[in-house]
Order: sequence, then structure tokens, then C-alpha cells
Amino acid sequence: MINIILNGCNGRMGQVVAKTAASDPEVAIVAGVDKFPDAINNPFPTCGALAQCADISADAIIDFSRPEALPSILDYAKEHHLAVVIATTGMNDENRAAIARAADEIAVFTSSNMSLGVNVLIDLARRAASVLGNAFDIEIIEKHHNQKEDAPSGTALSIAEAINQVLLDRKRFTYGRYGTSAKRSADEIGIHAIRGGTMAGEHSVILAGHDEVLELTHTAQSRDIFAVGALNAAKFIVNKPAGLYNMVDLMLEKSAVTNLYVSNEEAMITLNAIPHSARIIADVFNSLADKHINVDMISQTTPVEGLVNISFTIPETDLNDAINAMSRFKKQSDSFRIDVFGGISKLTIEGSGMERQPGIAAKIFDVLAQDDIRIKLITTSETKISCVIDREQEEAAMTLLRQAFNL
Ligand SMILES: NC(=O)C1=CN([C@@H]2O[C@H](COP(=O)(O)OP(=O)(O)OC[C@H]3O[C@@H](n4cnc5c(N)ncnc54)[C@H](O)[C@@H]3O)[C@@H](O)[C@H]2O)C=CC1
Ligand SMILES: O=C(O)C1=N[C@H](C(=O)O)C[C@H](O)C1
Repeated sequence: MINIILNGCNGRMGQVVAKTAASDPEVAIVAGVDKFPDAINNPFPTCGALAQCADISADAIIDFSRPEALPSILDYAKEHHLAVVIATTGMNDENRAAIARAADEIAVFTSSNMSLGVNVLIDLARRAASVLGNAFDIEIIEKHHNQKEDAPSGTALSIAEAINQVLLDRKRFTYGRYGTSAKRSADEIGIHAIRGGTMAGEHSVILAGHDEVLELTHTAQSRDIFAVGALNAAKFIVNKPAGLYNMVDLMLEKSAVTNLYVSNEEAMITLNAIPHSARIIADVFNSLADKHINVDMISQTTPVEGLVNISFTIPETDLNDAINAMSRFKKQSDSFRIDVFGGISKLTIEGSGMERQPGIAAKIFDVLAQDDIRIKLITTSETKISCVIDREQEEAAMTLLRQAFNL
């Protein structure tokens, strides 16, 4: 159970976070803080200042209030060693510097938008801008309810900053164009704020080129998405070491392992003690290609006394042809030997966040060691780890990995 102090608890977002937390068994709001503590009768103690929460035991603070609250939040969190989730927008440079300093001592999570969708929009905008951004004009339009005080939204600024990170030359931000008599110049990103009614939040990125326009839009259909995101952020940073975290870190942790699959129609061949020669190694794979044999995993040991071992997998149906093709290399060294492994399975563990998260390989091998699953071959890419094991151990390995990674 994660115990949370909710700063700004009587505001629009504070109330949605409190309601969402009430139906989440993993979290509890143990106290609320608000500039107007008596405005709402909450089911948790509500104080007018964080200092009044001193005898309440908590793990984290979630803040949806105003930038003025920031210094007291950071001081309190540092003093009581609490993790902090800052969702409040409208921060200035001084606020951002204070957050960075606090992150030397405690775990701080910041995001101008706690929804998953907007963070994917930011990623898409960055990708679109990296291809089109130097030739197309970029404009950002955000729409919010008529009670919002900061403009432009924190999200619009985050999108613009993210786009600038992938452009050859940073563009300056132009806020609205009222009263401008000059033409638009290529070195600007236009940012426009619309306010009205009860809109929870909409962000559009427009990339306008010659005779073509690409528009990416995210619409928040309620505030629930921000509340769920903020509670997930609190679960993510509690017990993390001091540092600054954001939605990308959270999404990568969740996507570290997303897929597990098995192929059991392959066989493995190991060529032992083959000369460490680029020509001979090329010839090995040319011989297989000549017979139209598709090679999947390939692994080579480091050279010892001029010899290497090469392992590869091929379709089991091509095994005899492959063995015949490899026999011509017998004369290449006295100790040359071909080992053939039928009855194998190839497990692949996949996740786009794997490359940014240490410990995934360790966890996989720990899990497989629980049932003494012996690995014959391992290959990896940034987003995949593949292991060859005995087919008779396939079921046990898949069960262990599914349990360990909740797949
Ligand atoms: N990161 C995200 O995903 C989201 C961020 N926000 C941001 O959260 C903030 C709050 O938004 P709303 O709930 O719509 O505003 P709101 O005005 O409805 O609520 C703010 C609450 O904070 C209280 N407050 C003001 N100053 C305070 C202080 N110094 N100490 C303690 N409480 C204080 C107010 O009394 C009010 O109850 C805004 O900056 C908004 O942009 C809003 C939605 C999503
Ligand atoms: O004030 C709001 O409501 C919102 N504020 C955030 C922002 O400024 O980007 C996030 C969301 O759009 C809702």
C-alpha cells in the first residue's frame, strides 16, 4: 500500500485523484493539503499547509495545485524523505532549478501531462518533426476549460521543447500572432491557447508544408486519465533512488518486457574449431545460402589460438542439407567438429523499453535458473533476447517467464 499526501486536494484534479485513489487497493490518500482546506469535506484529514501533516506517515506527495506551493512541497519531501509527483504546470526557470536540486536528494517525477496518449503524441510529434521539421511550418494549438489560469498549457510547451530537441536549429516560440504585421518566419513554432467551457484538454500539432498538412491531435475526454497517470507515477517512484523521473521512464519500465514467444521448428548446428578467417566464415553462410537454407540466430565465440566456434539455427527440415553443406569445412582444422542439436525451442523475450532498463537479462536468467533450464545459445538485439533451450524444457520455461513478467 502506498500512502499519499495530496496537495491541492480540493481542486478539480485533486478531487478526481481522491476519487480514483479510493477505488485503487494499492494506494491510500492519508492526508490532503489545500489553500482552502475547509472548502470540501474530504474522507481524509485535510490541512491548510503541509507542515500540519508532520505526524502523518506517508510515502509520496502528489501535487496538482499552483507553482507557489512548490518550495514547501520540496522542503517537506526532503525533510521526510518522501517521493514527489509534480503535475502542476506554469513553472518558471527558478521552479525547474529547485526541482532539479531536490532530485539530488529525493525521487521527483514531473510531467506536464500524466496521460499516456499525450506522451505518445509527443513521441510522434518528435518523429514527424525530425523528418519534416526543417522544411515544414510547425504550429501547436491547445484547448482547455475556461477556469485554467496558465497559458499556454504545460503540455503545449513540452511538445514544443520535444520538437526542438530533434531539429537542426532550435526554433523560437511565438505565442499567438495578434498585432503582428510581419509574415511568419521559418524559425518559429507558433503556440496558441484556446479557453472555453469545460474542455478537459486538447493538443494538436500541425506540420504544414507545400500543398500538404500533417496534423496530430490528442483529446482528453475526462480528467480521469491524468489522475490514473499521477497515481501510476507515485507507484513508479516510491522506493526509486533520488533523481528526476518522467513519463518516458514510466512507459519504458512498463514496456521493458511486453512479448514472449516460442518457435520449435528449428535445429541448431555448432561448428567447433573453425579457423578465425573472414573468408571461411563467409563461405559457411554462402554454402547455406546456396542451398536456400534460411539462417536465424548466429553466434560466434571469441578466437582462441586462431579458432572459433560458430552456432546458428536453421529450420529443422533443412538439417540434413545443412550438415552436408558443412562437411566440406572438415579439412579446415584438425580439431573441427560439427555438433547438431535437434529437439530444441527458441524462446524470444521482447520489449521496446528493454534497451533503457538494466537488469532484464539478469531477471530472465534468474527465472530460468529456478527450474535449471539450460540455455544452449543466446542472441540479443536492443529490444529482444532469444535463447535456445531443450524442447522438453519449453513449457516450464514459458510458465516461469510468463509469471515473472506478468505476460
Ligand atoms: N500534469 C497533468 O497531467 C495535469 C496538470 N494539471 C495542472 O494541475 C494544476 C491544478 O489544476 P486544477 O486542479 O484544474 O486546478 P484547480 O484550481 O481546480 O485546483 C488547484 C487547487 O490547489 C489549491 N491551491 C492553490 N495554491 C495552493 C498552495 N499554495 N498550496 C496548496 N493548495 C493550493 C487551490 O485552492 C485548489 O483547490 C494546474 O497547474 C494544471 O495545469 C491539470 C491537469 C492535468
Ligand atoms: O489545467 C488543466 O486542466 C490541464 N493542464 C495541463 C497542462 O497545462 O498541460 C495538462 C492537461 O492538458 C490539463
